[in-house]
Amino acid sequence: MNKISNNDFLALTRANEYFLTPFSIDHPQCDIDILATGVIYFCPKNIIDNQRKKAIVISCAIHGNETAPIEICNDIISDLLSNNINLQHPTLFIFGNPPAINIGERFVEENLNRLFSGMRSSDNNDYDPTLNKERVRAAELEKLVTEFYQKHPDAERTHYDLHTAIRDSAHEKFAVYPFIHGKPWHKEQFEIVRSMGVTTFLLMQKPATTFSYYSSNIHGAHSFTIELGKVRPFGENDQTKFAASKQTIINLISGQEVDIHQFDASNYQFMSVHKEVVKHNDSFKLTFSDDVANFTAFNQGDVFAIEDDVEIKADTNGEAIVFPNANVANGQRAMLTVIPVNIDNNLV
Ligand SMILES: O=C(O)CCC(=O)N[C@@H](CCC(=O)O)C(=O)O
Ligand SMILES: [Zn+2]
Repeated sequence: MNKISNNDFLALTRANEYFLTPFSIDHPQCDIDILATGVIYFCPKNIIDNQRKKAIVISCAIHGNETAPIEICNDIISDLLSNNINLQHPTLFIFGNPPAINIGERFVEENLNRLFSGMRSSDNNDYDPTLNKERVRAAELEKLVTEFYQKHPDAERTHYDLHTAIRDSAHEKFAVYPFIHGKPWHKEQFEIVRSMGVTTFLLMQKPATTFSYYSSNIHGAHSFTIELGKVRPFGENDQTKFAASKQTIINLISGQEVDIHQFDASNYQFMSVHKEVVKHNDSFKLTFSDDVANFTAFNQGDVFAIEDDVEIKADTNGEAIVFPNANVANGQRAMLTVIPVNIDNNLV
Protein backbone atom coordinates (compact mmCIF):
# COMPACT_ATOMS: atom_id res chain seq x y z
CA MET A 1 0.00 0.00 0.00
CA ASN A 2 1.46 3.34 -1.07
CA LYS A 3 1.10 6.51 0.96
CA ILE A 4 2.10 10.11 0.65
CA SER A 5 4.25 11.08 3.61
CA ASN A 6 2.31 13.49 5.90
CA ASN A 7 -0.31 13.68 3.13
CA ASP A 8 1.90 16.41 1.71
CA PHE A 9 1.57 16.11 -2.06
CA LEU A 10 3.49 19.34 -2.63
CA ALA A 11 6.53 17.97 -0.79
CA LEU A 12 6.36 14.78 -2.86
CA THR A 13 6.08 16.85 -6.03
CA ARG A 14 8.99 19.11 -5.12
CA ALA A 15 11.17 16.10 -4.31
CA ASN A 16 10.45 14.67 -7.79
CA GLU A 17 10.41 17.78 -9.92
CA TYR A 18 10.63 16.14 -13.35
CA PHE A 19 9.41 12.60 -12.91
CA LEU A 20 7.48 10.37 -10.54
CA THR A 21 6.47 6.79 -11.28
CA PRO A 22 2.65 6.62 -11.23
CA PHE A 23 1.08 4.87 -8.25
CA SER A 24 -2.26 4.43 -6.50
CA ILE A 25 -3.32 4.98 -2.90
CA ASP A 26 -5.83 2.93 -0.92
CA HIS A 27 -8.57 5.09 0.52
CA PRO A 28 -11.99 4.21 1.99
CA GLN A 29 -14.04 6.63 -0.14
CA CYS A 30 -12.04 7.43 -3.27
CA ASP A 31 -9.90 5.93 -5.97
CA ILE A 32 -6.67 7.93 -5.90
CA ASP A 33 -4.00 7.81 -8.58
CA ILE A 34 -0.83 9.83 -8.81
CA LEU A 35 -0.58 10.05 -12.59
CA ALA A 36 2.69 11.98 -12.93
CA THR A 37 4.68 14.33 -10.78
CA GLY A 38 2.34 17.08 -9.57
CA VAL A 39 -0.80 15.41 -10.95
CA ILE A 40 -3.23 13.59 -8.65
CA TYR A 41 -6.61 12.13 -9.56
CA PHE A 42 -9.45 11.56 -7.10
CA CYS A 43 -12.66 9.74 -7.96
CA PRO A 44 -15.43 8.92 -5.47
CA LYS A 45 -15.99 5.15 -5.28
CA ASN A 46 -19.75 5.68 -5.29
CA ILE A 47 -21.01 8.41 -7.56
CA ILE A 48 -24.63 9.02 -6.60
CA ASP A 49 -26.75 8.14 -9.64
CA ASN A 50 -29.11 11.07 -9.70
CA GLN A 51 -26.38 13.58 -9.08
CA ARG A 52 -25.31 16.01 -11.75
CA LYS A 53 -21.97 14.73 -12.98
CA LYS A 54 -18.98 17.02 -13.23
CA ALA A 55 -15.34 16.38 -14.08
CA ILE A 56 -13.32 19.10 -12.36
CA VAL A 57 -9.73 20.14 -13.08
CA ILE A 58 -8.06 22.43 -10.54
CA SER A 59 -4.61 23.56 -11.64
CA CYS A 60 -2.02 25.83 -10.07
CA ALA A 61 1.73 26.50 -10.36
CA ILE A 62 1.53 26.80 -14.12
CA HIS A 63 3.78 29.64 -12.96
CA GLY A 64 6.12 28.38 -10.26
CA ASN A 65 6.27 31.50 -8.10
CA GLU A 66 2.48 31.91 -7.71
CA THR A 67 2.38 30.29 -4.31
CA ALA A 68 -1.03 31.12 -2.80
CA PRO A 69 -2.93 28.78 -5.16
CA ILE A 70 -0.32 26.07 -4.51
CA GLU A 71 -0.95 26.34 -0.76
CA ILE A 72 -4.72 26.22 -1.28
CA CYS A 73 -4.52 23.12 -3.49
CA ASN A 74 -2.06 21.33 -1.23
CA ASP A 75 -4.32 21.90 1.79
CA ILE A 76 -7.35 20.53 -0.08
CA ILE A 77 -5.42 17.53 -1.41
CA SER A 78 -4.22 16.83 2.14
CA ASP A 79 -7.80 16.98 3.45
CA LEU A 80 -8.94 14.63 0.71
CA LEU A 81 -6.16 12.16 1.50
CA SER A 82 -7.09 12.25 5.19
CA ASN A 83 -10.76 11.72 4.27
CA ASN A 84 -11.86 15.08 5.66
CA ILE A 85 -13.72 16.07 2.49
CA ASN A 86 -16.72 14.19 1.15
CA LEU A 87 -15.74 14.12 -2.53
CA GLN A 88 -18.66 13.84 -4.97
CA HIS A 89 -17.08 14.57 -8.36
CA PRO A 90 -14.01 13.20 -10.13
CA THR A 91 -11.31 15.82 -9.66
CA LEU A 92 -7.84 16.24 -11.10
CA PHE A 93 -5.38 18.47 -9.24
CA ILE A 94 -2.34 19.74 -11.11
CA PHE A 95 0.85 21.44 -9.90
CA GLY A 96 1.92 22.62 -13.34
CA ASN A 97 5.61 23.43 -13.17
CA PRO A 98 7.39 21.74 -10.22
CA PRO A 99 10.96 22.76 -11.23
CA ALA A 100 9.82 26.40 -11.38
CA ILE A 101 8.25 26.00 -7.90
CA ASN A 102 11.61 24.78 -6.62
CA ILE A 103 13.51 27.82 -7.90
CA GLY A 104 10.70 30.24 -6.97
CA GLU A 105 10.41 31.58 -10.51
CA ARG A 106 7.61 32.05 -13.02
CA PHE A 107 9.25 29.47 -15.32
CA VAL A 108 12.59 27.80 -15.95
CA GLU A 109 13.17 28.20 -19.69
CA GLU A 110 9.87 29.19 -21.29
CA ASN A 111 6.51 30.42 -20.02
CA LEU A 112 4.42 27.22 -19.71
CA ASN A 113 1.21 29.19 -20.13
CA ARG A 114 2.19 30.10 -23.70
CA LEU A 115 2.77 26.51 -24.79
CA PHE A 116 -0.70 24.98 -25.06
CA SER A 117 -2.72 24.11 -28.15
CA GLY A 118 -2.04 27.07 -30.43
CA MET A 119 1.71 26.80 -30.05
CA ARG A 120 1.49 23.18 -31.00
CA SER A 121 -1.05 23.40 -33.79
CA SER A 122 -0.45 22.27 -37.35
CA ASP A 123 -0.16 25.87 -38.53
CA ASN A 124 2.88 26.33 -36.31
CA ASN A 125 5.34 24.14 -38.17
CA ASP A 126 8.35 25.61 -36.41
CA TYR A 127 7.22 24.39 -33.00
CA ASP A 128 9.56 21.79 -31.53
CA PRO A 129 7.68 20.08 -28.65
CA THR A 130 10.92 18.64 -27.25
CA LEU A 131 12.94 21.87 -27.21
CA ASN A 132 12.79 22.24 -23.43
CA LYS A 133 11.17 20.64 -20.39
CA GLU A 134 8.31 23.15 -20.28
CA ARG A 135 7.25 22.11 -23.78
CA VAL A 136 7.39 18.46 -22.75
CA ARG A 137 5.33 19.27 -19.64
CA ALA A 138 2.68 21.15 -21.66
CA ALA A 139 2.20 18.06 -23.83
CA GLU A 140 2.05 15.81 -20.75
CA LEU A 141 -0.58 18.00 -19.09
CA GLU A 142 -2.68 18.05 -22.26
CA LYS A 143 -2.54 14.26 -22.42
CA LEU A 144 -3.51 13.82 -18.76
CA VAL A 145 -6.39 16.31 -19.01
CA THR A 146 -7.62 14.58 -22.17
CA GLU A 147 -7.56 11.16 -20.49
CA PHE A 148 -9.31 12.57 -17.42
CA TYR A 149 -12.21 14.04 -19.37
CA GLN A 150 -12.45 10.91 -21.55
CA LYS A 151 -12.76 8.75 -18.44
CA HIS A 152 -15.95 10.66 -17.56
CA PRO A 153 -17.65 11.14 -20.93
CA ASP A 154 -21.08 12.15 -19.60
CA ALA A 155 -19.78 14.66 -17.07
CA GLU A 156 -19.86 18.43 -17.42
CA ARG A 157 -16.25 19.54 -17.82
CA THR A 158 -14.80 22.36 -15.77
CA HIS A 159 -11.31 23.76 -15.28
CA TYR A 160 -10.20 26.45 -12.83
CA ASP A 161 -6.56 27.43 -13.42
CA LEU A 162 -5.42 29.34 -10.34
CA HIS A 163 -2.78 32.08 -10.55
CA THR A 164 -1.60 35.23 -8.79
CA ALA A 165 -0.60 38.40 -10.63
CA ILE A 166 2.75 40.18 -10.72
CA ARG A 167 1.34 43.67 -10.02
CA ASP A 168 -1.06 45.10 -7.53
CA SER A 169 -4.56 45.29 -8.90
CA ALA A 170 -7.43 47.72 -8.51
CA HIS A 171 -9.59 44.57 -8.46
CA GLU A 172 -7.62 42.29 -6.16
CA LYS A 173 -9.10 39.13 -7.67
CA PHE A 174 -10.11 38.73 -11.29
CA ALA A 175 -10.62 36.05 -13.89
CA VAL A 176 -9.91 35.55 -17.56
CA TYR A 177 -12.80 33.95 -19.47
CA PRO A 178 -11.07 32.46 -22.52
CA PHE A 179 -12.46 33.16 -25.99
CA ILE A 180 -15.55 31.01 -26.52
CA HIS A 181 -16.07 31.82 -30.19
CA GLY A 182 -19.34 33.73 -29.78
CA LYS A 183 -21.04 31.14 -27.60
CA PRO A 184 -22.92 32.49 -24.56
CA TRP A 185 -21.24 33.15 -21.24
CA HIS A 186 -22.52 31.09 -18.30
CA LYS A 187 -24.29 32.70 -15.35
CA GLU A 188 -23.68 29.66 -13.20
CA GLN A 189 -19.96 29.81 -13.85
CA PHE A 190 -19.93 33.51 -13.03
CA GLU A 191 -21.65 32.70 -9.74
CA ILE A 192 -19.16 29.91 -8.93
CA VAL A 193 -16.21 32.18 -9.57
CA ARG A 194 -17.91 35.04 -7.68
CA SER A 195 -18.14 32.82 -4.65
CA MET A 196 -14.34 32.57 -4.83
CA GLY A 197 -14.35 36.35 -4.30
CA VAL A 198 -13.95 37.26 -7.97
CA THR A 199 -16.32 39.76 -9.60
CA THR A 200 -14.12 41.15 -12.39
CA PHE A 201 -13.92 39.18 -15.65
CA LEU A 202 -11.79 39.78 -18.73
CA LEU A 203 -13.61 38.39 -21.72
CA MET A 204 -11.02 37.32 -24.27
CA GLN A 205 -11.74 38.02 -27.93
CA LYS A 206 -9.38 35.58 -29.62
CA PRO A 207 -7.68 32.20 -29.21
CA ALA A 208 -4.67 31.94 -26.93
CA THR A 209 -1.93 29.47 -26.06
CA THR A 210 -2.95 29.35 -22.39
CA PHE A 211 -4.04 26.28 -20.41
CA SER A 212 -7.55 27.62 -19.84
CA TYR A 213 -8.13 28.31 -23.54
CA TYR A 214 -6.87 24.80 -24.30
CA SER A 215 -9.39 23.06 -22.01
CA SER A 216 -12.17 25.39 -23.13
CA ASN A 217 -11.54 25.05 -26.84
CA ILE A 218 -10.40 21.45 -27.16
CA HIS A 219 -12.54 19.88 -24.43
CA GLY A 220 -15.52 22.25 -24.25
CA ALA A 221 -14.82 22.81 -20.54
CA HIS A 222 -16.12 25.76 -18.58
CA SER A 223 -12.65 27.10 -18.04
CA PHE A 224 -11.05 30.14 -16.41
CA THR A 225 -7.68 31.57 -15.51
CA ILE A 226 -8.29 32.97 -12.03
CA GLU A 227 -6.00 35.58 -10.46
CA LEU A 228 -6.44 35.33 -6.69
CA GLY A 229 -4.13 38.12 -5.57
CA LYS A 230 -0.50 39.12 -5.87
CA VAL A 231 2.58 36.91 -6.27
CA ARG A 232 4.31 36.34 -2.92
CA PRO A 233 6.81 33.73 -1.63
CA PHE A 234 5.63 30.69 0.32
CA GLY A 235 4.58 31.57 3.86
CA GLU A 236 3.85 35.23 3.03
CA ASN A 237 0.28 34.78 1.80
CA ASP A 238 -2.44 36.12 4.07
CA GLN A 239 -4.63 33.01 4.24
CA THR A 240 -7.72 35.02 5.24
CA LYS A 241 -7.70 36.54 1.74
CA PHE A 242 -7.99 33.10 0.18
CA ALA A 243 -10.53 31.51 2.52
CA ALA A 244 -13.53 32.05 0.21
CA SER A 245 -11.67 30.72 -2.82
CA LYS A 246 -10.60 27.63 -0.94
CA GLN A 247 -14.06 26.99 0.49
CA THR A 248 -15.62 27.37 -2.96
CA ILE A 249 -13.32 24.69 -4.37
CA ILE A 250 -14.18 22.38 -1.48
CA ASN A 251 -17.89 23.04 -2.07
CA LEU A 252 -17.50 22.37 -5.79
CA ILE A 253 -15.80 19.02 -5.43
CA SER A 254 -18.13 17.96 -2.64
CA GLY A 255 -21.20 18.61 -4.78
CA GLN A 256 -22.57 21.78 -3.21
CA GLU A 257 -24.05 23.87 -6.00
CA VAL A 258 -24.28 27.65 -6.25
CA ASP A 259 -27.73 29.18 -6.74
CA ILE A 260 -27.82 30.37 -10.34
CA HIS A 261 -30.83 32.57 -9.53
CA GLN A 262 -28.53 34.77 -7.49
CA PHE A 263 -26.95 36.00 -10.74
CA ASP A 264 -27.23 39.77 -11.10
CA ALA A 265 -25.02 41.50 -13.66
CA SER A 266 -24.72 44.53 -11.39
CA ASN A 267 -22.56 42.44 -9.03
CA TYR A 268 -19.87 42.19 -11.72
CA GLN A 269 -17.35 44.21 -13.67
CA PHE A 270 -17.25 42.73 -17.18
CA MET A 271 -14.36 43.91 -19.34
CA SER A 272 -13.72 43.15 -22.97
CA VAL A 273 -10.15 42.93 -24.20
CA HIS A 274 -9.64 45.93 -26.45
CA LYS A 275 -5.96 45.53 -27.38
CA GLU A 276 -3.41 42.82 -27.08
CA VAL A 277 -0.04 44.55 -27.17
CA VAL A 278 2.72 42.26 -28.43
CA LYS A 279 6.40 42.94 -27.81
CA HIS A 280 8.30 42.50 -31.08
CA ASN A 281 11.82 43.47 -30.05
CA ASP A 282 13.98 44.69 -27.19
CA SER A 283 13.22 48.36 -27.84
CA PHE A 284 9.76 47.77 -26.30
CA LYS A 285 9.20 49.76 -23.13
CA LEU A 286 6.25 50.72 -20.98
CA THR A 287 5.73 54.39 -20.16
CA PHE A 288 4.61 53.75 -16.60
CA SER A 289 6.29 52.27 -13.53
CA ASP A 290 6.04 48.83 -11.94
CA ASP A 291 3.78 50.10 -9.17
CA VAL A 292 0.97 51.14 -11.53
CA ALA A 293 -1.75 48.62 -10.73
CA ASN A 294 -3.71 46.36 -13.06
CA PHE A 295 -6.98 48.05 -14.17
CA THR A 296 -5.55 51.56 -13.96
CA ALA A 297 -7.51 53.54 -16.57
CA PHE A 298 -5.86 55.83 -19.12
CA ASN A 299 -7.31 58.68 -21.19
CA GLN A 300 -7.63 58.78 -24.94
CA GLY A 301 -4.25 59.62 -26.46
CA ASP A 302 -2.21 58.62 -23.40
CA VAL A 303 0.85 56.59 -24.37
CA PHE A 304 1.09 53.09 -22.81
CA ALA A 305 4.24 51.86 -24.47
CA ILE A 306 6.85 52.67 -27.11
CA GLU A 307 8.53 50.29 -29.53
CA ASP A 308 10.84 51.35 -32.37
CA ASP A 309 9.83 54.95 -31.64
CA VAL A 310 6.20 54.05 -32.34
CA GLU A 311 3.81 55.06 -29.56
CA ILE A 312 1.06 52.67 -28.49
CA LYS A 313 -1.79 54.85 -27.24
CA ALA A 314 -5.18 54.61 -25.59
CA ASP A 315 -7.97 54.82 -28.18
CA THR A 316 -10.60 55.83 -25.68
CA ASN A 317 -11.08 57.31 -22.20
CA GLY A 318 -11.13 54.64 -19.52
CA GLU A 319 -9.03 52.10 -21.46
CA ALA A 320 -7.34 50.17 -18.65
CA ILE A 321 -4.16 48.11 -18.49
CA VAL A 322 -3.90 44.45 -17.42
CA PHE A 323 -0.78 42.23 -17.16
CA PRO A 324 1.70 44.84 -18.42
CA ASN A 325 5.16 43.26 -18.56
CA ALA A 326 8.01 44.54 -20.73
CA ASN A 327 10.17 41.55 -19.78
CA VAL A 328 8.29 38.96 -21.83
CA ALA A 329 10.00 37.22 -24.74
CA ASN A 330 9.83 38.91 -28.13
CA GLY A 331 6.67 37.87 -29.96
CA GLN A 332 4.68 37.48 -26.75
CA ARG A 333 1.86 39.45 -25.18
CA ALA A 334 3.28 42.35 -23.17
CA MET A 335 -0.02 43.87 -22.05
CA LEU A 336 -3.77 43.79 -22.51
CA THR A 337 -6.03 46.79 -22.48
CA VAL A 338 -9.67 46.40 -21.48
CA ILE A 339 -12.88 48.42 -21.60
CA PRO A 340 -16.17 47.79 -19.80
CA VAL A 341 -18.74 45.79 -21.74
CA ASN A 342 -22.38 44.84 -21.30
CA ILE A 343 -22.99 41.14 -21.95
CA ASP A 344 -26.70 40.91 -21.08
CA ASN A 345 -27.59 39.74 -24.60
CA ASN A 346 -25.32 36.68 -24.64
CA LEU A 347 -25.87 34.92 -21.32
CA VAL A 348 -27.32 31.57 -20.40
O1 LIG B 1 0.51 39.46 -13.62
C1 LIG B 1 0.88 39.10 -14.73
O2 LIG B 1 1.41 39.90 -15.53
C2 LIG B 1 0.67 37.68 -15.19
C3 LIG B 1 -0.22 36.83 -14.31
C4 LIG B 1 -0.52 35.56 -15.10
O3 LIG B 1 0.23 34.65 -15.03
N1 LIG B 1 -1.59 35.62 -15.90
C5 LIG B 1 -1.87 34.60 -16.85
C6 LIG B 1 -3.14 34.91 -17.58
C7 LIG B 1 -3.50 33.81 -18.58
C8 LIG B 1 -4.69 34.12 -19.46
O4 LIG B 1 -4.62 35.10 -20.21
O5 LIG B 1 -5.67 33.37 -19.42
C9 LIG B 1 -0.71 34.53 -17.84
O6 LIG B 1 -0.18 35.58 -18.18
O7 LIG B 1 -0.38 33.43 -18.26
ZN1 LIG C 1 0.32 33.03 -13.60
